[in-house]
Amino acid sequence: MDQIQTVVANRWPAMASVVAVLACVFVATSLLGRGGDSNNLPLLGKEYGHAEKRRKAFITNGVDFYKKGYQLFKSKAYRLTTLDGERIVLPRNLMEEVRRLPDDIIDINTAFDVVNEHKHLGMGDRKLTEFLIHIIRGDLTRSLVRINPRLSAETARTITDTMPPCDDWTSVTVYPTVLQMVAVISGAIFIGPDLCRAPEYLHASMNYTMAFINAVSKLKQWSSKLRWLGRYFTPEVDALHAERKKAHAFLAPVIRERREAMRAGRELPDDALQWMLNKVDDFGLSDDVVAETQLNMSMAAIHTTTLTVTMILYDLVARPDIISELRDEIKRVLATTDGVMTTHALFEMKLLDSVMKESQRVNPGSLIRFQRWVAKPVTLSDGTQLPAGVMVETPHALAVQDPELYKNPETFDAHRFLDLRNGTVPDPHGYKNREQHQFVTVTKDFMHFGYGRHACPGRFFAANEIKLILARVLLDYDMRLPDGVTERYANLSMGASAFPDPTKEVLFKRVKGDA
Ligand code: HEM
Repeated sequence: MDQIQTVVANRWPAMASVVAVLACVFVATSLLGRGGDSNNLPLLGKEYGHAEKRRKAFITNGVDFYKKGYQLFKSKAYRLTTLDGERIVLPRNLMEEVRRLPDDIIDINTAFDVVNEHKHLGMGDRKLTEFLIHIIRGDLTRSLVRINPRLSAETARTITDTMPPCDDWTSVTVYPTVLQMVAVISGAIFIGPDLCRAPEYLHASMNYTMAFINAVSKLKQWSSKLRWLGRYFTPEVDALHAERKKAHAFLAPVIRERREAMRAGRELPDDALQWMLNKVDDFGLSDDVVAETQLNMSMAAIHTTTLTVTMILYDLVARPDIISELRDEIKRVLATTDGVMTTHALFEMKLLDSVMKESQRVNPGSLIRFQRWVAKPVTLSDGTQLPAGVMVETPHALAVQDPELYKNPETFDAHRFLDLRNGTVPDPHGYKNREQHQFVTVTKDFMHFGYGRHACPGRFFAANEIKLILARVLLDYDMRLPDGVTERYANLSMGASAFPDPTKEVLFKRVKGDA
């Protein structure tokens, strides 16, 4: 445990990246001792002895456990003693059936509550989550065609403002630069084009997630039975509440002003804050919840998108041939839309879409996906019994690197998903609709955005924003690795997660008069 804490302390900036994803995917980390009776399933790591010994073995060899489990039980569920107690690892062939189970059996919200220590942090309003998901699905995603020209202009402006002039080759630390860009561009739609640049907004948007995860991870160092007390001795919890208070103090007058504008019948902005205010009464929620919903939306969106863009840029800069091919595609597509990055234009950038998906395939982030709490016992069609009170999960990263599903999985193949989409190569998945190989599509063979009814609702917005950023950067900048660096920057790994090194630099030079 000490070792882990040291690694966490030393790698804090990198950890911050990971925890952002963890926050989004609701990774359960404190379920020790809460498992039900799942003894009918094979137990991996039996040879290590009793549960505590297996748990310790998992701390040092977690990834190997999953790899062995994948080899031994490719089409059968098995048990694994993780850092946080027993889990049931589900095979790909059961996922279609499990994803159809109702929420009162396979439950994401309870997992979320436990994972994020809501009880001890005084957070976790389910109605708020429901409200947020409604706004994302019902307003944000549906508005993409309408808001895209605005988003595209914001992207161009923000990239120019955030990057140094780059008249000559200039070194840029990628992660923090992309983080700033993503916070501003997303903010333009979340809260409007003026406030998205306000230092208070940007601070909350970029730092609240870290404060949140920092508090949760510190709290989890206490035994689960003592966390109610540990909360009072954990300064990170107070720091989180202070950040939250600051963010609310910034948002409260903004919300009041919007309310006044609504009462006065003035023209209202077309952004997520306004969509929330238009509907919050229907959900029986208060304006204070709107501020909290804004914070939660940033928490789900900003670091996850930043990690994805950073991974893709690291993949691209090490492969200059793909950069020039992508540029050609972007220019060819934009020639048909008078240079405007419409939704249709983004859809037509199919090589870019393929590169984005291939980057997710080779950099799956977390090894596991679809973490759910079994709320009621259920028996699956193959006889697998899932008892109430256990966590289930599936080893997504191993599936996307399985040669039976993805040929030559160790190779970064920029055309992989384009070829699958176009039907120019055989499809080992046998999809009737080859459009399922798009970046935004979730399938049992590709769960980067999760799976089932709780798969990431923000992925359409994220895909749109990632394409806008990459297309603009590729058109406006040449990029290369610093002298002496010949290979892609290695990802950092922590347990079953891998993330881009947030300290790495790439050289950029502005393309002159050719965009
Ligand atoms: C590349 C960026 C992103 C990645 C990789 C990502 C990934 C994920 C994953 C893995 C899940 C869990 C799904 C499951 O377990 O089935 C999730 C859920 C969620 N994501 Fe994202 N996400 C991203 C961007 C966004 C954005 C931009 C938003 C908001 C605008 C968002 C909002 C949410 C919400 C609200 C949930 C919870 C859904 C539910 O409980 O039903 N995400 N995301």
